[in-house]
Amino acid sequence: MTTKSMTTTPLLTVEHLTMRFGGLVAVNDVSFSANNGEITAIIGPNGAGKTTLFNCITGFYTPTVGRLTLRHADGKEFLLERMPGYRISQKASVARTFQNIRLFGGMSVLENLIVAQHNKLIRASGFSIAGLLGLPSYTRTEREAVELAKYWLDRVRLLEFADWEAGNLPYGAQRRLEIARAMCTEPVMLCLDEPAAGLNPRESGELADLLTYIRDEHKIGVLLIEHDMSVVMSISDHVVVLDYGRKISDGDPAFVKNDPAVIRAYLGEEEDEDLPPEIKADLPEVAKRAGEGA
Ligand SMILES: Nc1ncnc2c1ncn2[C@@H]1O[C@H](COP(=O)(O)OP(=O)(O)OP(=O)(O)O)[C@@H](O)[C@H]1O
Repeated sequence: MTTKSMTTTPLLTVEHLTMRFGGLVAVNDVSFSANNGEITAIIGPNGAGKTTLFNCITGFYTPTVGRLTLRHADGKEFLLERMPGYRISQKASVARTFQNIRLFGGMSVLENLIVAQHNKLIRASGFSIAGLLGLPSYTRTEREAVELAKYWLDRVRLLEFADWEAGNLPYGAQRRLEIARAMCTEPVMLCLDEPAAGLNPRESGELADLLTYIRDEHKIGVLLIEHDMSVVMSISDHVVVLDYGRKISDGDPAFVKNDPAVIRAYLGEEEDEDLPPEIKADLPEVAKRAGEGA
């Protein structure tokens, strides 16, 4: 665990989380914490339980066992394992993106970002048609919603595409739009499931810049599942490693890269030739030695 992590109150505390699907234990007694103003990466080989963990945090699954506590800066606490998904996004202010992009493809780029702000707009309307038609609070909130959408479109370099159908954007742009849409909900924690998947190296670099901007300028917690080790190791403050559902390592990038348990998990017993090049490139000398000795 990093020194920084130990000195701040965690935004998210995961305690003894277990998720079973029948006889399969996808997440097995996992505990860790994630801080505000930090990027926490969850890494691990395919099938390690990363997405299942995300699905528990964001209310898609109710964990079999365990406690998930989210603490807002004002001290308000939310026990996420007891909340349905829509309340986790609405009340606990947790936003997420998905491995497979889930935009409203037939809506414009701008509309995608306005729809994301539906909750505050409907509140400002006083939940009435009359409100939608004329309440000053609604008009003001609507104007602010457009301003926020424009701010994030600018951040992700999509302002000039505001009127495009979202489904017609190139793949990398759709990934950026998903992050912009999540940020328009003004989350305290942003959960990103493989945001670099399918991006070229230039786009991955830009994604890394965007995530560090979100962390540094907006001071929220970012939880990141990612296979692209160049992204993970360059921007994460804290890395949690899963393998076969269990946590096998937890610390800052330098610690995790050198942890023999991580090296073994990625190399396997006899599979050093199959190690993904991006991991091979990033693991230190000790990893290569371990591979040679396997
Ligand atoms: N809804 C489900 N029902 C049954 N088994 C599931 C379900 N979801 C996930 N699993 C299983 O749980 C294990 C962990 O899967 P999960 O998708 O969480 O891994 P992952 O680390 O995200 O993998 P990847 O990196 O390939 O996305 C796998 O064995 C998977 O087949």
